Amino acid sequence: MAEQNQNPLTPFRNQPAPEAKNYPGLDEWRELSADQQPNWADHPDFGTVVSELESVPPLVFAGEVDQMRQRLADVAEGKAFFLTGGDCAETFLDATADKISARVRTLLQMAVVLTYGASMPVVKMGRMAGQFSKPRSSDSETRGDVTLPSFRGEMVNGFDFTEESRRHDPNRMLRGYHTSASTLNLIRAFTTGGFADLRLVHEWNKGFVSNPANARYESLAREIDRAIRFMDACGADFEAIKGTEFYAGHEALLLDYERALTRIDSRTHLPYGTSGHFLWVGERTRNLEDAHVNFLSKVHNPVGVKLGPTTDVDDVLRLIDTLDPERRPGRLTFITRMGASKIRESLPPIVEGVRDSGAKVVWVTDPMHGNTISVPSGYKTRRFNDVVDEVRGFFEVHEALGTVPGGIHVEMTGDDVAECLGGSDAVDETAFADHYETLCDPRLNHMQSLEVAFLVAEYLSKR
Ligand SMILES: O=C[C@H](O)[C@H](O)COP(=O)(O)O
Ligand SMILES: C=C(OP(=O)(O)O)C(=O)O
Repeated sequence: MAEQNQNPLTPFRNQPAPEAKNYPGLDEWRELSADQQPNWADHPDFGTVVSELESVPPLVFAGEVDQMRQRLADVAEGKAFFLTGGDCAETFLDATADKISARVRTLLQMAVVLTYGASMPVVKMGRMAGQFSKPRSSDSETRGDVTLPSFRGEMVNGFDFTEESRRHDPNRMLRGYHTSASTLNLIRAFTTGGFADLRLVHEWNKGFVSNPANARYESLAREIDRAIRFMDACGADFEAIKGTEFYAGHEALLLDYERALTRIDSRTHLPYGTSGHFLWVGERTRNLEDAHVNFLSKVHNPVGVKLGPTTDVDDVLRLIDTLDPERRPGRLTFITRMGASKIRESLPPIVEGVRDSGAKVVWVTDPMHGNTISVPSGYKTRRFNDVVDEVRGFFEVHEALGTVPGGIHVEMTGDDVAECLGGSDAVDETAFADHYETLCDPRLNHMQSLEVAFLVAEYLSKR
């Protein structure tokens, strides 16, 4: 007699999973309008690239994705906090051990500050291993009398201002996949192979240029050290602090890439996006009737939607019905990016509407994207004080409404760049000439990232 499978999580264990290629509904988006997509469908290599991506191993596994959704369910209940950080636009050349390690160490430091301040677990996610495509305000860029297609992230075209570099090339998706694979490999090694052991809390601070924020971190690390030595003397088991869970997420902008990396889970026979654990749709592509929302409605990952200052509360309620019709805990995150000057007016009606509908979502603040300015020298930047003010506004609004401020999402790097103005080391415009490295939007540097973490920790500790 055939073995009966009694485990409700693996009802199809003895049956082959259907192919993602013909899975019902997964290709509906192709009939819908899709903004911000590359023009590469006629490229001679397009078909072979897509076939190759359809057959490569998944970058993440459905079981990990489910685990992350459970962690986010705790965030929605106020039992954990969600920290996301990473580059605005990752680059192939910067996927080096040193750069990845600096970013992961900075995120681990921020997480320690938050965990200590809030006395609650922190769900950690890198905007990493897939953040290679960018929506742009304009399709083209003009320099002098030359106009070329805008840079759209290295998975689409190159940053150099030449016709050849700016051409959309589907082969870049393969490089994006392999760079994501090696980045994830290193992240997994760092976070489970001993490097993230909480007993190394001082080590993560080493190698960064000394600054007021890492001095403050050092004194917190000493307190943690003392607590660990005390627990050690009491005979505690340190298994749980030897490594940490760390997830990867990115904007699911390039539908050709996301669709090709969709796989059917052998346990449940349900589709999962396997390019990252968490996928989000951006402010420019979150139209309910369009392709991106349709695609995300079909995969079983935890998903996010960015919400800007012009967001309509009815649209938000319809997004909930479309993306989370079963109201699965941890499935849906709203990442609000209102701008410091608008958050106190624009956010309350949205949060109130969702609260009153009875839906439970994760609320995250992105204090970066509503606060971008250009300075006369031409650089795009953000004022650190605006970033901080948006974070404050986010906590104030949730406190007033009795809802849960669940997380923070920042563009940051572990490097000592000068891209955002201010902070206690007072970055000013004169530093941009030598230390401005981002290919798209400005990021918090190591010190500014830690300062934001200390600020959030103060709010969390008051809750
Ligand atoms: O990161 C977000 C967007 O891609 C970015 O803000 C767009 O910038 P742009 O207005 O210069 O196109
Ligand atoms: C484009 C982004 O954000 P938004 O959709 O909020 O503009 C981003 O986070 O890279």
